[in-house]
Amino acid sequence: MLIVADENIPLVDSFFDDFGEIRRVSGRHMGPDDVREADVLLVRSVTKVGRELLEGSRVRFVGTTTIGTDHIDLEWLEPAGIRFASAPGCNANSVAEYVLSVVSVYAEKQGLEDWTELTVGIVGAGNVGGELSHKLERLGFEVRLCDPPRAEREGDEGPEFVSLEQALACDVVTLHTPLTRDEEHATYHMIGADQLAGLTGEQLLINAGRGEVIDTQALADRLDAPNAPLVALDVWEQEPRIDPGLVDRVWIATPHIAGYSLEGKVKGTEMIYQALSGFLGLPVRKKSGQFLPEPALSKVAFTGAAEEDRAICVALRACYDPRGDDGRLRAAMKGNAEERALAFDRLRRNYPVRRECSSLNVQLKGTSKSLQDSFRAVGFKLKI
Ligand SMILES: NC(=O)C1=CN([C@@H]2O[C@H](COP(=O)(O)OP(=O)(O)OC[C@H]3O[C@@H](n4cnc5c(N)ncnc54)[C@H](O)[C@@H]3O)[C@@H](O)[C@H]2O)C=CC1
Ligand SMILES: O=C(O)C(=O)[C@H](O)COP(=O)(O)O
Repeated sequence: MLIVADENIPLVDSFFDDFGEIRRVSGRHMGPDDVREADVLLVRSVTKVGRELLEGSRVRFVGTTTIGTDHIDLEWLEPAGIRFASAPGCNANSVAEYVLSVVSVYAEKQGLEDWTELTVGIVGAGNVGGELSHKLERLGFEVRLCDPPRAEREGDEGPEFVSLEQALACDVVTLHTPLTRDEEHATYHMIGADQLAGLTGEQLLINAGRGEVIDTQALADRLDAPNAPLVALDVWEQEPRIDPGLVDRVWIATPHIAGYSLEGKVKGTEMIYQALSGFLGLPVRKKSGQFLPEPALSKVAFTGAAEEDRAICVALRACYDPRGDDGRLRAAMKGNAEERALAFDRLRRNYPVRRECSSLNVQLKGTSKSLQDSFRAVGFKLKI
C-alpha cells in the first residue's frame, strides 16, 4: 500500500509504517502526479482535495490531521467512493490556550488588576469555543456564546446563546467558527464593515478560526478609522499570501499556529491513524502518549506570596506567549509577495516545540483554594 503524506504531519512514520510505503510530499504543492499511485492520502489544511487532485488516482482513503475541513470537497469525495476522516477537536485545547494567553497579555496591556473583569463573546461554540468557554467560566469570566446552528438544534435543551450582535458587544470577541459558504449561517465574511463599525477602542477582536470569516478590506478600513478595536489575528485571508498592511495594523499577528501545540498536532495524526485502522479492519496498537517526549519545562513553583492573576499568567505564558510568534511573523514580512509567502510557510514548518499547560507540574505552597482552582481550570497539573 502506498501512503502519500504531507511532509509536515508529525510522527507519520511512527504511526503508519506498518501499513506500507510512505511517501512525503509538500502539502502546499501537491499535485495529481504526486497522488496518482497512492492508496491513502494524508493531508493538512494547505492541500485542496477534490476532483482536480484525485480524479483518476487509486486513492480510497483521505485523512486530514486537522479540525477544519474547508480544504476538502466532501461533496465530491463521497460519490467518488473515497472514505474521508478528519480529526475533530484534536487541537481544540491548543487554540483555547492560545486565546487565554492573548487575553492575559491584553488584560495586562489595559492595566487590569483582575482579568476576569473582561466579558468574553465566543462566536462558534463547538470543540474549540466549548473548551475555551469551559476554562473561562471556571476562571470566573462572564462568557456569552453565539452559535445559531446550535441554538436552533438544541433549543431549550442547550445553554443560553446570544446573537452575533450581543457577542460583539463583549470586551473580548473571539471567533471559532468553521469557514462555510452558500449555506444557512454561512461564515464567509460574516464579520464585515457593519459588524466592525460597532466595535470600539475598548474591545479586543480575536480570529483563530479561518481568515475568510473576516472581510480583510473592511477590517483594514476599520483599523484606519478612529476608535478602532485591538485585533489579534492567527488566521488570514489568502494564506500564505497574507496582506502585510494588515499585519502592520493589527496588535497581535501570528502565522496560523493557534493549534500548533505538540499535543494537538500529534493527536491529529493519532486520530487519522485510528480512522485508517478502522477502514482497513486492523487493530489500533499505537497511542500518541508513547511518542510524546518529556517537556523541556516540566515544573514551576509558586508560594503564598504569589498574586493570583499574575501567577496564572506567568505559568500560562511559560507554556505559550503569543508575542514570540507575533515578533517572528512581523520580522518575516519583508521582500516581495512570493518571499513573504515562503516566509509565512517557513514559520509554520519550523515551528518550535510548544507544549500544553497539562505538561507542566505546578507546585503551589501555601496558596489559596481559589488560586488552585484557577490553575486547574486552565489545565495545569497541580502539586499542593
Ligand atoms: N487557528 C488554528 O490553528 C485553528 C483553527 N481552527 C478552525 O476553528 C474552527 C472551529 O473548530 P471547532 O470548534 O473544533 O469546530 P466545531 O465544528 O466543533 O465547532 C464549530 C462551531 O461553530 C458553529 N457555527 C457554524 N456557523 C456559525 C455561525 N455562522 N455563527 C456562529 N457559530 C457558527 C457550529 O454550530 C459549531 O458549533 C475549525 O473549523 C477550523 O476552521 C481549528 C483548529 C486550529
Ligand atoms: O486543525 C485545523 O483546522 C487547523 O487550522 C490546523 O491547526 C492548521 O494546521 P495546518 O494543517 O495548516 O498545518
